[in-house]
Amino acid sequence: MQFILEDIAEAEVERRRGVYTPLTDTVRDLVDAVIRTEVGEDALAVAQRRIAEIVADLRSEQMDGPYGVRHTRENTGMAWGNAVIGVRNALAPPLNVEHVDDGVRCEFTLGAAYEGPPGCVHGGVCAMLLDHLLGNAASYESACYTGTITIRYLRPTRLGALTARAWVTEQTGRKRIARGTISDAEGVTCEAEGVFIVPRSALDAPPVRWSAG
Ligand SMILES: CCCCCCCCCCCCCCCC(=O)SCCNC(=O)CCNC(=O)[C@H](O)C(C)(C)COP(=O)(O)OP(=O)(O)OC[C@H]1O[C@@H](n2cnc3c(N)ncnc32)[C@H](O)[C@@H]1OP(=O)(O)O
Repeated sequence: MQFILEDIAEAEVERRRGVYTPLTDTVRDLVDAVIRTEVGEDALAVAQRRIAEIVADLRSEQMDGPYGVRHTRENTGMAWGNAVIGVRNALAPPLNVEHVDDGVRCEFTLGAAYEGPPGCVHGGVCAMLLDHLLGNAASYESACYTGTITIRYLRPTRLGALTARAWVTEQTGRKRIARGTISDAEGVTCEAEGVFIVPRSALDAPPVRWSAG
């Protein structure tokens, strides 16, 4: 399990981000369109064939495994396959994590692809987003791994515009305790507390800025 040095300039990171972001956004839109389409079965069959052709084009040149977790020499994080923030991952909402005085926060919108209970966000999705955000708040020196996380669902989280935040409450050695919440317009819907640990192997690693995907 290793982080990968992508030896490119910051301008090249931004150029590539500009190339992949619209592609990923369109695939995200495709996922939503497939869930909600009401076109006839003939149109569905045509769509399936056209999408399969695009998949074959993209598969004509592929990397061997997953994208991996990369960083530049300037320590800009490129977790572009990440399930929560990945620039190249249409399954990621994505969260654009912002660093604030007491931790991290983000505003995001969850649509039909994240449904669990009718009209509401799947509990596992809330847990995934909170896990990432608490981990991000705890990763102010080196990337932390989740040891234990507990989620308390206070009331259903409706699909739509949401805000989440996370902050560290305690640090002892390599261990950090972080807390966080997801809120809608009426207030907090679920809250989390977790233990995040800097693995021994990461102690000498330089700090990486992970907020940008
Ligand atoms: C990282 C990916 C980057 C991705 C790029 C995007 C980056 C964006 C920012 C980052 C955001 C990340 C957010 C998502 C993070 C994941 O999703 S990580 C994936 C899920 N987690 C895992 O796979 C972790 C698997 N477990 C492990 O690798 C190891 O067990 C751990 C957690 C590193 C701990 O191993 P260790 O360093 O050998 O721990 P050890 O020395 O035994 O114990 C150290 C301390 O931690 C405590 N501890 C150990 N294990 C646990 C536990 N499970 N629960 C509670 N406490 C524990 C011990 O009791 C001890 O406490 P003290 O005695 O010092 O008080």
